[in-house]
Amino acid sequence: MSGPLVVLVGPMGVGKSTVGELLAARLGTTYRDTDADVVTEAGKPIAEIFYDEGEEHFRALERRAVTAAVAGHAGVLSLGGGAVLDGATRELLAGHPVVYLSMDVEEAVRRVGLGAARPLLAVNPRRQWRELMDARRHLYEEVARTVVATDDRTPEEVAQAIIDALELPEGAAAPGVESTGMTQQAPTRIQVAGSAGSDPYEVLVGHQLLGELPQLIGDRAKRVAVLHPEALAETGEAVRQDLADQGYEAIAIQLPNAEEAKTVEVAAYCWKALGQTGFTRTDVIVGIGGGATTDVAGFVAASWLRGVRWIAVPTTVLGMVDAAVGGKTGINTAEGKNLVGAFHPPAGVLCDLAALESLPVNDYVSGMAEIIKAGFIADPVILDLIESDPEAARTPAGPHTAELIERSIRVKAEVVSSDLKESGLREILNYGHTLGHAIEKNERYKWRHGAAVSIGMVFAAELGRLAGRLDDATADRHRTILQSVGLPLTYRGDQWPKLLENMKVDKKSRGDLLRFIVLDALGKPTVLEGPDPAVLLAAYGEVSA
Ligand SMILES: NC(=O)c1ccc[n+]([C@@H]2O[C@H](COP(=O)([O-])OP(=O)(O)OC[C@H]3O[C@@H](n4cnc5c(N)ncnc54)[C@H](O)[C@@H]3O)[C@@H](O)[C@H]2O)c1
Ligand SMILES: O=C(O)C(=O)C[C@@H](O)[C@H](O)[C@H](O)COP(=O)(O)O
Repeated sequence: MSGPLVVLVGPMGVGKSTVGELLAARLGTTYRDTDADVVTEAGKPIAEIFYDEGEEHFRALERRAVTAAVAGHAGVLSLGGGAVLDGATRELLAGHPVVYLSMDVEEAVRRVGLGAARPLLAVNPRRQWRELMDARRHLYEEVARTVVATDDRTPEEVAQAIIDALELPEGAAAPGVESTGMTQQAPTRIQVAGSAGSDPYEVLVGHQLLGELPQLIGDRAKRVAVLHPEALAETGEAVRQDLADQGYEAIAIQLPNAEEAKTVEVAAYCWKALGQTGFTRTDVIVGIGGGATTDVAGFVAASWLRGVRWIAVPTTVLGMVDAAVGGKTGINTAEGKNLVGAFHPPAGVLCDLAALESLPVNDYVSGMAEIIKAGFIADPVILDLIESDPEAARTPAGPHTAELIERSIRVKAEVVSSDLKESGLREILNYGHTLGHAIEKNERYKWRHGAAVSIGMVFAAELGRLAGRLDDATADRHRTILQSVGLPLTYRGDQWPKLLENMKVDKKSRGDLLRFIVLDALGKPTVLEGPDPAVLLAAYGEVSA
């Protein structure tokens, strides 16, 4: 029977592309991947096909790609992890030399890491892996002529095992085809300059970034503490295990989810764990989670031994575009938001976009508030991109997700690069936060940060308008765009006295002087000092429910 020399099937992350390319080079032939064929035909990434047209449509495209490839490709072929779910696709493989590349769950968790393009594995990888394999193992076995285990084997060893199992003839390596290691797109690297005596660092945005951790941790560290929220317990443990496997004395410290982590009690719990582990100044903290987690991780790093290195691995939109970048770390007190903290920049920030796939939609949307903030204060293209399809902007599968995140990070990176300690320019990042933080305190930190900031931005826009600075169209645009992604615009009218009181401890206040960031125009933020109380009240009237 003519057709491919070898067809590789197996679960995501097993290394089909790496092994497939290597094998093709060893056999002197070419490599083809039906996932890539589907993406080319559809003109968009697989995640988007799933989102826009659904799995059934994707499987139909995949079936067509497999039909064409088994008929027209004579080299090494690999299929997507779920291809065998389709009965007709399985039938197409009959009679062909199909190899099932298998791996056990521990290997899968190690390789999959945070779940690069494997969103479901991000939160509870072991359980979800077992469930996935229970549903698929017998299908891989059904189509396969042979099974090759990949556990504890290098890609070269796996390729050799396939050659041996199928008794394949080795040929001259095809020109230009060589082993490339895991196929992956290079991440975007955004530089944050050192300022106020701090070191420069990079924010990486992309997929499969956890491999960068050891390099960032460096050779001098003996111990690493991985701080993660309860929601990412399995991920935290997988990362800890991975670092332990690489020779670090690695501990995981689980924090409560969300704002409950930002307390002095939680910080004290972390200090105790570090003390008991003998954490020294050359050891490193890794914060994996949303903004609440990285705020605490950074604060613990800033305060332990008066400062140890830390790395941020944000797993929420808000964490990526804002909290993990810029070195503001801290915790809340009963008196106000982020009242205790330090400026302590990370040694690096790894934004693995796959982590966003498991984020609940309300947390995703909360992060949109900070993206929209970046749009209003500095980069209006952000607003245009969201307005082009607000519904899509609410999900990680949206067409502009990576661009929105990267643009927002660039805004923040540029500001903090020149003013780490908020002695001037950095205050613009606080747009919408004066009232926003007051609302969060009023709600005893049970509200999502982005929801409070959304109302705070509408308030700031009204303040700008009433102060005669901002034009009507830009002020109105705040409501339209925030509402379009599902963020709130109003708060309880009877709470003004309490909110006013809360705002007095805002970090921008000077003595009795309240200070707000307002806009003179789109992309032109400025400080409004000591506005007339009647103007403040009138602006609040515009956001009162
Ligand atoms: N330091 C700064 O410059 C800065 C900037 C902006 C905001 N912040 C702070 O960030 C915090 C808000 O951050 P946030 O919006 O990321 O919220 P968060 O950290 O509270 O996370 C939201 C929820 O999602 C869970 N979670 C995180 N990643 C997940 C994932 N990938 N999948 C599933 N669940 C996941 C968390 O455990 C939590 O329950 C606030 O405390 C705010 O003050 C700090
Ligand atoms: O990085 C900054 O500076 C900001 O103001 C970003 C804000 O989005 C963020 O919420 C920050 O934590 C607020 O800082 P605070 O000093 O007002 O607590």
